[in-house]
Amino acid sequence: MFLDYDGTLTPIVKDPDSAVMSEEMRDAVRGVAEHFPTAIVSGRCRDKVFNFVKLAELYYAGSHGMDIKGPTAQSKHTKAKAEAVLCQPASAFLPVIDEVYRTLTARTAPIPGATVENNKFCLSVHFRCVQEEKWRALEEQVRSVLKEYPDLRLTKGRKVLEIRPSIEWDKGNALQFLLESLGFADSNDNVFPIYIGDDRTDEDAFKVLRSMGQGIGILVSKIPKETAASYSLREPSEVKEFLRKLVRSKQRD
Ligand SMILES: O=P(O)(O)OC[C@H]1O[C@H](O[C@H]2O[C@H](CO)[C@@H](O)[C@H](O)[C@H]2O)[C@H](O)[C@@H](O)[C@@H]1O
Repeated sequence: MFLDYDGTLTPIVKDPDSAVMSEEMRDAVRGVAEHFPTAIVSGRCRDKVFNFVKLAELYYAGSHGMDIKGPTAQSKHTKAKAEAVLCQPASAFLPVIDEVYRTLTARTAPIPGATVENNKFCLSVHFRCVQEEKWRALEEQVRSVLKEYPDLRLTKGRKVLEIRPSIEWDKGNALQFLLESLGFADSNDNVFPIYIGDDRTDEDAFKVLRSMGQGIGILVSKIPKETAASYSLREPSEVKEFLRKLVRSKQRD
């Protein structure tokens, strides 16, 4: 089971630091992880998303999948305690990401409501609290900074500009990496990966599942959208219900 965090396990809120996961959702994720290997795949840095989820038996892929770590507590899905970092394909970018974080923080400071979040291997420039008339000016500021950094690219999420290394690595690669690390890449008959996410960056993972012809992507959205996912749920509360139902069906097996 692969789960995105913001907009999937928690409702979208104005302040990124307040996107706390409910105890009921934590129970639902814990329940799923008892039956299936489970990973959180987030744009946030890994430590931050772990501090929200607080379940040591899960895999965590932070920074849009560029920082992957195995469970710190033994679960029945891991043979040994796997505390080591498994994959950090963008580690060479750490100094440049820090430098751009400082520059963007200074350059966006005059725009009320704009904030820059350091997600270790990538950055998020938030404009949810910026007046709509200023969105363009903010994006121009960000693009003018990035002109000096051709090795970084800009993508867009939910009222957020995401800056990340121009390497060929996204949530889809993270999904493939985890399936391979868990020894599930070649077991077509018994493995059914499910990826649940709400944002454009999750589309990379939905596409991977489609190209594998295995498993399903589930888009979390209240409105119909063009997507590579096969199914949809409207909001995090429906995700929670889906996870609970999955556990109940497994218990009946
Ligand atoms: O991959 P995700 O786990 O979905 O992370 C994507 C971004 O999510 C967060 O921003 C979004 O949620 C915030 C809290 O609800 C909201 O204020 C913001 O407008 C959304 O874009 C997170 O803060 C970003 O760093 C993540 O990249």
